[in-house]
Amino acid sequence: MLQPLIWTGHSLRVLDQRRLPNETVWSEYRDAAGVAEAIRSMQVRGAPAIAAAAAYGLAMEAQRHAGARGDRLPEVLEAAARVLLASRPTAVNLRWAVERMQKAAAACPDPAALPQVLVAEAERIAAEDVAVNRRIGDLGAALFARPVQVLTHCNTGALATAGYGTALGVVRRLHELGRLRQVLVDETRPYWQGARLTAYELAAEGIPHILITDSMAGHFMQRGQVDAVLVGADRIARNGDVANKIGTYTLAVLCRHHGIPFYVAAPVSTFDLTIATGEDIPIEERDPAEVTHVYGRRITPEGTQAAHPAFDVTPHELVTAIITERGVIHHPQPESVRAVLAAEDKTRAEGSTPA
Ligand SMILES: CSC[C@@H](O)[C@@H](O)C(=O)COP(=O)(O)O
Repeated sequence: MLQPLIWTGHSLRVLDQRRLPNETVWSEYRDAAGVAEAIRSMQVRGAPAIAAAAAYGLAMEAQRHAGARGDRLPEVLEAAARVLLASRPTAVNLRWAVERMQKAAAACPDPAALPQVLVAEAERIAAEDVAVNRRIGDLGAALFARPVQVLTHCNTGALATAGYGTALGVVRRLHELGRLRQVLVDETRPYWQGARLTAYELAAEGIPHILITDSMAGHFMQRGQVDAVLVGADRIARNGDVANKIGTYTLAVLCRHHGIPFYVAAPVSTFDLTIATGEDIPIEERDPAEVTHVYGRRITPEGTQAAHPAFDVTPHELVTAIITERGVIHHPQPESVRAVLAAEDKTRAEGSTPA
């Protein structure tokens, strides 16, 4: 299975996803500022992968300042957390991981033990993510009784997580169970996560797939060639509104028109219980040059202005179900979201071990 991150014990190796699929290039980082830059520049992307990277970023800060006076460390970690949190605004998993690391730091009574404690916590965050994704894969695959053709958007696979994937984890599991006919892969303009990354992962796993442009989705739905849409999420509000890669909302509307189930696969760490609805989710605005240029080459007339919101919000009314590691939230709304999030975490209870 592909891996976006490798922890060496004192540095973080990041697979540069901007170069895939044509080149396999690893960058190595030894501090939080470097990791923040890797996140900002999208060498590493995908909500859970960003979270794991940020956790290692904080662990490295503790290692780097291991000799510093004990009372200086909280200040150093606070500054590093701020830099990491500013790297990308929409994926709430980033904040979740930073807060979890801060909690681990605060609970550590001995400053000398802090580097070790934070490295262990970062490793736990990464390992748990793989276990969580496997559980989401099992629960998601159980929703399908017969072989299906599904459509997916962006990249939600091993590359977007610490391993295995969320929506693509469900796809992977369906394939293992012999319940997958084919995946229609949206190319996912303008950053091409589908064309470059999802197609790459599926090819590596021998999972049957066909690439389509984002604008073809409605056509294939109309022809009865899409049994379900499976996507991931970057932030989910208390009422079940889902922020995900730009183009997701369009798919949900198309699904409603065609009576096709629209599933979101996401870990509990993607829920932001501090916000009531999707209206409050910050939407990242990226450089318009990512729209006007492809591989650094302009495809528009000079001076053409472009918009680039990187995410959109799908209202919960359009979501058939959200698949989490704690259970499936059918027809999400505030009560059902609360109930599933309050459920026991079986990934931990069953002692699942990461692969
Ligand atoms: C398991 S990944 C879920 C989401 O993070 C994914 O669907 C997505 O929108 C990624 O966006 P990206 O801009 O590539 O980081």
